[in-house]
Amino acid sequence: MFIRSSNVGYPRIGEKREWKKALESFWNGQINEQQFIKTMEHIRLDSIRKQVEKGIDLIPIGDFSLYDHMLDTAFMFGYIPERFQQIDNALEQYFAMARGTNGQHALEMTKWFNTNYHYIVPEIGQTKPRLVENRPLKEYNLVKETFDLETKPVLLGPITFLLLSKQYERHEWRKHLAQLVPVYVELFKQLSEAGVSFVQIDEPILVQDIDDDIIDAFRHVYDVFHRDVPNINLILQTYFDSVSHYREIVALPVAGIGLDFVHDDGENVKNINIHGFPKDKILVAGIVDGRNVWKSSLVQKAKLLHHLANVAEQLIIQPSCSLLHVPVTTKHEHTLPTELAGALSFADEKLDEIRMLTEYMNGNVTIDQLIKYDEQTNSYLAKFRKQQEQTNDISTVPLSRTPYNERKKAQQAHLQLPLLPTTTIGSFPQTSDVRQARMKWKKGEWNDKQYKSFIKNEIAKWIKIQEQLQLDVLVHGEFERTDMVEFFGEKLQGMACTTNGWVQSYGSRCVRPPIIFSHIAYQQPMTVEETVYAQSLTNKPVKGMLTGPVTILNWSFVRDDISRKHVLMQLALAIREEVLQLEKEGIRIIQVDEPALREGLPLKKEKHASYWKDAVMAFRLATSSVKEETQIHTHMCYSQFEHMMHIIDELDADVISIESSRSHGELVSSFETYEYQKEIGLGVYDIHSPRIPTKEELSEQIERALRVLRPEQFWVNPDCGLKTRKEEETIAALQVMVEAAHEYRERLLAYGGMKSWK
Ligand SMILES: Nc1nc2c(c(=O)[nH]1)N[C@@H](CNc1ccc(C(=O)N[C@@H](CCC(=O)N[C@@H](CCC(=O)N[C@@H](CCC(=O)O)C(=O)O)C(=O)O)C(=O)O)cc1)CN2
Ligand code: MET
Ligand SMILES: [Zn+2]
Repeated sequence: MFIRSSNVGYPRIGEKREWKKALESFWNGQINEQQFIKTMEHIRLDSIRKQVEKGIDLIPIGDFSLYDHMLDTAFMFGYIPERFQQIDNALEQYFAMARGTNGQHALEMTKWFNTNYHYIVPEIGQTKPRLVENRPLKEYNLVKETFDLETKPVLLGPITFLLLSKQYERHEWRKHLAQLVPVYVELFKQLSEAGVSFVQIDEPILVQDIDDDIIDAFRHVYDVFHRDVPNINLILQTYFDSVSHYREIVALPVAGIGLDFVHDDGENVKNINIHGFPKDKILVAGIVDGRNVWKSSLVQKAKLLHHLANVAEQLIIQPSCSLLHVPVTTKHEHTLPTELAGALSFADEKLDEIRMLTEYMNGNVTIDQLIKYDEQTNSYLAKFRKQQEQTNDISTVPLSRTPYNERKKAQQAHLQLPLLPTTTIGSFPQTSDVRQARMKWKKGEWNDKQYKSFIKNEIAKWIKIQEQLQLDVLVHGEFERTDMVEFFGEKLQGMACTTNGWVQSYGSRCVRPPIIFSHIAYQQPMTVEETVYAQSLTNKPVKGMLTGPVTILNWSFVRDDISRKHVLMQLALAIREEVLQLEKEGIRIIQVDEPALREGLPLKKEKHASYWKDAVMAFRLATSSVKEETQIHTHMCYSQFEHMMHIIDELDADVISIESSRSHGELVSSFETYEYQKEIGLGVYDIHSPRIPTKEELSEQIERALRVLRPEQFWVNPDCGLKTRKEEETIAALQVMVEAAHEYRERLLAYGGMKSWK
């Protein structure tokens, strides 16, 4: 059997984030549309060229995007919400949907499965879909002309697309699907006529717990595709876990089935062993981890491949998912310890692994070569394994606090906050001044003292601004942090940070997830100096600002040979140390952010309970050792929180702020059925859009929340941190927010006073 190599998707951002720079220059008006399109084409073709050079047989196209692939799909099929329809220029319209404009709010953004990638949630409405533009075809032709190369168009499948979209009645989803299927058929026909042979159609929804109706829809849709475009070889692609209905899925009339053999807990292989794999289909095997950065053990992978080659008649080897979730290349990492760098494999190096495994299976590479490849990684990982496996004794660390009602009184006596207190989520604008200052310091042009004094000036400036705005609980602004996770990664022992390991998070925004390589240990105070300095400038309370253990874990690359729970508890203990340091230095409100709490939830329900148990325990471990008068806050964003009120409750934070404005009333309505007792701020405006909200809108948001929450438990705050906004936008928006809160506060007081509620 001849075995081929393939890729599922390649990072969009370019080796040095050229993509991000082009987008932002275009948005800022520094380059025009033509220059922008040219630059983007260049980045795309460069990625294709690289994959050609790496010897990948099936190179994906259409995986590239100017913002996000869900948005692309919606756009391509004409799902343009009414409020954007009068925009003539297509590109302008596209970005308006993604980012909003002064008059139009953006589409919602949420997490892509259990990753830190965010997609734009299409609004289906009453739109009848049509093929506005065959993007994959255009791309296919361009690449064919440029490189004389056959490629594999990648599309999001109609079922996943619809199920992840919103603004339609769920019971009518089959009607919308029926409208969409012929549009896909038309698209496939055009591809087929142009000479396309393989098409990858992503249906990751198949790894979730789906019901019979969805399975039935799969049967129907793929029958139609098979009937109407028999010449196209469809690869039905799944990733992030095992498929839930293995037998039904491998029976679908497609050419190949793409399975994830890395994040499936062994279930996909188990199913193959029990039920076999159809002789007439290609097994498209996701072998190399597309979501983590460690070199593969090629010997182990080879064993698995031999097994799969025995079961299937045809085999393709590829990463477990799109390489969108890992950095581009290790080539530009010069500051990591050599040994660690030698154990890492980013997108480009993963493709080399794919190639090597394929060559091995085809008899062109020997097992000795694989053994040699593995030696270095193994010796490195083994060295730290012992250290990381050390356990900390947590039996004496408190996991609960004084009962809520008691500590609430102590906190109120101490803090004396007004009704509907106003606050922000932590970060203030990371302006180019701030980033340049940090760059100068990192390059050694500035010494520590210069950099520190710059940061202190920023803090002082923003304490003043917050006082002028009359916010009630202030923050220091997080100017010293590149990123809320990376910052702690730099300070904690056992974690390493890259210089160029960027991964797209949403739109043009990227993160460099730190790498947890060894035992996590607290070394010294990380946030005390800045927080205490900020507090020294004001009589209002300043919130200490930390990132929680679950979020640090989920937003880092973690070793895959040590239990995640083990690492989580090490992180929790380290954050606990910092909480106690802040408290000792007189900080009375401490926020421990957990925006990634929901994101890390496994895709399969059977794994939920144990995830929640560990996550709650870690948060409580980190936050339960404080005195009763110390107020613990937490913050969450970018996820669907509707069904997790009980978990939020169990965290036992005194105050939680949750993002809610983009999803409008959906979160609020969960309080109709769940009686939440503690304090809560439902974000009153979207911080992703440059647009300044009006007072009326904000009052409406407050009013809506107060229909289900008691006034004395409600806080007024934005959706999330303000680091991506401009200074003037931030101040203008906060001013409106505070005014709206004050007006509401007065109305409530005039109405009967707080007494009746207390
Ligand atoms: N890890 C993580 N995940 C998260 C979030 C988060 O905050 N962190 N928030 C949610 C949404 N995601 C976000 C992800 C990234 C950014 C973001 O602002 N990223 C920045 C990069 C931040 C950063 O680390 N910057 C560095 C590097 C700066 C840099 O690019 N320097 C320039 C020079 C400076 C300049 O002129 O800008 C250069 O090297 O060329 C710094 O501050 O020091 C970006 O893409 O622009 C925001 C939200 C969910 N997931
Ligand atoms: C993604 S959650 C962000 C929380 C953090 N404290 C900030 O304000 O940026
Ligand atoms: Zn947030």
